[in-house]
Amino acid sequence: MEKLVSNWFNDQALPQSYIFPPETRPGNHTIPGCSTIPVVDLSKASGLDRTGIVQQILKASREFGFFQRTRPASTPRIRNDLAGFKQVVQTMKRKRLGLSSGFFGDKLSESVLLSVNHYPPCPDPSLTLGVSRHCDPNLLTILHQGDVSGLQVYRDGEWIGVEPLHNAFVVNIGHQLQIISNNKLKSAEHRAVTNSEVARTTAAFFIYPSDDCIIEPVKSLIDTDESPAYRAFRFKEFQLNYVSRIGNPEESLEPFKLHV
Ligand SMILES: O=C(O)CCC(=O)C(=O)O
Ligand SMILES: [Fe+2]
Repeated sequence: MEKLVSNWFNDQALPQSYIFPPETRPGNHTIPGCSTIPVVDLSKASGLDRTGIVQQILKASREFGFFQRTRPASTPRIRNDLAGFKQVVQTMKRKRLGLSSGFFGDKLSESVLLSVNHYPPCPDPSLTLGVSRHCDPNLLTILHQGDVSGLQVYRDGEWIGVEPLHNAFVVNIGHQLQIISNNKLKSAEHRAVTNSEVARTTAAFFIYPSDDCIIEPVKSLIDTDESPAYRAFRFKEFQLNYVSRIGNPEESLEPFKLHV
């Protein structure tokens, strides 16, 4: 696939239809890979270290909405990695989030979508984006970046690069986990930039609720001095609203917010 898709441009100029409006173009400034995105080593997700790992994941999910998780194996395998991640989620449920067992099972994580993105080398990366800014609408996304950088997260008013790490998956919190956690975990805006040198291929594993799943802040995650920040809704309603508002996270959340 890489050969087929990557050779189309042959030094031609970027087609007009790919050029973004000036205010959304990434521009010429280089954004280096940033080492502040937390990295969690899932090989420690068993035994005594597990509580420490859970704390790291929760801290990263609160502060960044993103983290990277590594395994020592030479080839990353989503299935093995998911098993390790499931263990961590189980522990998060029991020890930290106070959620009942089976909470993430069934309807909340019923659908899984694997999307492979291929970004050919681009004649002028300053004028366009591989994926424009957005928050993921689902529960949780697990992304394999390969070894070519391109993913950027918006934090404190600036874009920071998520360094591709060998043998690591990037995990990011989707809108639904932000809502369920009553804003305790954060869904971070991100985008993918292109480069003029090499093609980039990523694989995103999106975990989605079923269309009829009822989403609302979980009581055990609402502090005693807090009110629920969102009303209950069916996931399908969120999806319908999201497609017309991609690129504006606040507008995607607005119809579901409770203003007290
Ligand atoms: O390919 C990437 O680096 C990011 C893709 C992404 O954010 C998405 O598909 O939602
Ligand atoms: Fe995304």
